[in-house]
Amino acid sequence: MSAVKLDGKATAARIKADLATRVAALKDRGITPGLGTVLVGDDPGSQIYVAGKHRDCAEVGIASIRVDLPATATQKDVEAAIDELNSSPACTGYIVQLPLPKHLDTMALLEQMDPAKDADGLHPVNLGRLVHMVDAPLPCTPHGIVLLLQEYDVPIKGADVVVVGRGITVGRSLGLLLTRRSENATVTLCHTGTQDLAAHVRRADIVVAAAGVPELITRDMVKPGAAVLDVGVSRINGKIAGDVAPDVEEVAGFLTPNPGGVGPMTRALLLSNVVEAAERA
Ligand SMILES: Nc1nc2c(c(=O)[nH]1)N[C@@H](CN(C=O)c1ccc(C(=O)N[C@@H](CCC(=O)O)C(=O)O)cc1)CN2
Repeated sequence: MSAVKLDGKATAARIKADLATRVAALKDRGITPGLGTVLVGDDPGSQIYVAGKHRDCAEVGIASIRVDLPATATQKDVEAAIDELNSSPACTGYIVQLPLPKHLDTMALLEQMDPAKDADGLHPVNLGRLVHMVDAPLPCTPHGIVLLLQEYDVPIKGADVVVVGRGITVGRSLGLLLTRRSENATVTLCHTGTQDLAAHVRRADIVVAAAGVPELITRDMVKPGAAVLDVGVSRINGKIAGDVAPDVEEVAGFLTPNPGGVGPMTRALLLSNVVEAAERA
């Protein structure tokens, strides 16, 4: 058996084409959506992702505001950048690229953002709205995962989903998203304290691997026919190493390539949040 490829790159391209039309309509009304990014330090992965986000903006006609701060930036320096974006009329939505250097208080900085400009859906008010299952900008990777599954008609309602990793950008938020009434999946959130990971993964209809541990999910752990989404982005000698072993392809029903799977969807859904914020405003 060979898994159907969950092509994030192609799906993201379709989403971006639709967004370009919506951006053009906004511009006809005199509104130019603008995405701001705050990047602190020189983590190579974060540099690549932020550069990609601005390339995407140019592609669909969204204006870009880029704030790059050195790794030595203080809490006050980052707060000043956030204040500036909160009050800038050119910035309709923005993100603080994560992870931040360890000396910074991430939660305090996220809380300082204007929730109406939170393009990542990670402000506590917006995550709180997700908990309450009311309308809010959705975290980009989880939203991208749901849309990718829907694009390929992978059944979500009633599915047993195992998410490996409890980080806020993926695992924890994805659990909230998939257990809304509209998705109605049953979600098990596994993490470093999980006793028998293989036993959980083995009974899953959908596996989302977001632990950042190369080849954590092996062929023998996957139920034949399951959908497997690889969010892992470890870098070994500059090359991406996913959380899913390559031979999982032989047993899974659906599998994301990595790169080219969840990453491009994350970026497309970020643009979507920016456009939606501009349309709301
Ligand atoms: N503020 C945020 N920080 C982080 C988020 C996030 O959603 N908001 N998620 C991740 C990283 N991330 C977005 O910022 C991200 C990861 C991967 C990709 C991507 O397009 N990957 C490409 C490969 C690119 C490469 O060569 O490395 C792919 O998968 O095809 C985009 C965004 C953590 N931080």
